[in-house]
Amino acid sequence: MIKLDPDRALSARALELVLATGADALLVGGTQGITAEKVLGLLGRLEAALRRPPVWLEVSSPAAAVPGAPGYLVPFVLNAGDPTWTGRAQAEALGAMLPRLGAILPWERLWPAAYLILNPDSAAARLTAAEAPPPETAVGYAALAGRLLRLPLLYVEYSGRFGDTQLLDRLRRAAGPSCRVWYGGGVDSGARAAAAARAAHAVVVGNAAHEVPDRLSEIAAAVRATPPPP
Ligand SMILES: CC(C)=CCC/C(C)=C/CC/C(C)=C/CC/C(C)=C/CC/C(C)=C/CC/C(C)=C/CC/C(C)=C/COP(=O)(O)OP(=O)(O)O
Ligand SMILES: O=P(O)(O)OC[C@@H](O)CO
Repeated sequence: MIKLDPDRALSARALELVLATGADALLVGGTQGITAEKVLGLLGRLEAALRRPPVWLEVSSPAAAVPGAPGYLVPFVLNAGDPTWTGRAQAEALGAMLPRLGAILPWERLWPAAYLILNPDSAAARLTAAEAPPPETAVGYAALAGRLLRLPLLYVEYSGRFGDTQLLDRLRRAAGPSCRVWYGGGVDSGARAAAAARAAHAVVVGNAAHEVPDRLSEIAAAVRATPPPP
C-alpha cells in the first residue's frame, strides 16, 4: 500500500512508478498542510491516471473530508496524550457536517481506524502529544482496538522510522482475527518491506514514494513474495 501526501511534491515520474507497482491500495493522507484543494488535486491526478483508483482517503482534518473518495479512513489515535484526537475532534467535525450533509454522507464508505503512534518524533505524534507506551500497554491498546471495541483496522504508525517488528507481531496477535493490522514507517527497502509484511496484514510506504520512488518496485516485489501472517 502506498501513502501519498497531498502536501508533498510528487513528480509525474514518481506517480508512474507508484502506479507501476500495482499496489493493492493507495492511501492519500498526511498530518501537515492539508487543504481541500491539495487533496482534491491529488485525487484528481490519481483519477486521471486510473479510472477507478483504489484510494483510501485518510481524513486527518475536516479539510481533508472531500467528496469522491472510494473509502475514507477516520483516525482515532488511541495513545494520544491530547484527548482531542481520541474522539472529540471527530465528533465536532461530524456535528458540523450533519445539519448540512447528514442525509448524503456516504457512511458505508467511512471506516474508523485505531492508530497507535509509536514514533514520538513523528509529526502525528507531535500533533496528538502521543508518547510510545511500554510494550505491554501497546499490546493492551491492540486488544482494546480489535477485541473490545471491535474496530476493523489498527494502524501501527512509526512514520519516519522503521519500527519493532517483533512488537508488531504481538500487536497483530493481540488485535485478534477480525482486525486488520496495517504497518507504516521507514519502509525504504525490500528487506524492511519483507520484515514488516511478515508481521502485518498490510505495509504502508510513505516517504519512499516521494523521495526514492525508484525503490518502489523492489519494495512491492518483497511484499508480494512474503507469505501473509496468520
Ligand atoms: C493521520 C493522523 C494520525 C492524524 C491525527 C489527528 C487526527 C486523529 C485527526 C482526525 C481529525 C478529524 C477531525 C477528522 C474528521 C473526521 C471525520 C468525522 C470525517 C468525516 C469524513 C466524511 C464525512 C467524509 C465524506 C466526504 C464528504 C464531505 C462528502 C460530502 C457529501 C457528499 C457529496 C457525498 C457524496 O459522496 P461522493 O463521494 O461524492 O459520492 P459519489 O462519488 O458516489 O458521487
Ligand atoms: O513515511 P513512512 O515513514 O514510510 O511512513 C508511512 C506512513 O505510515 C506514514 O503515515
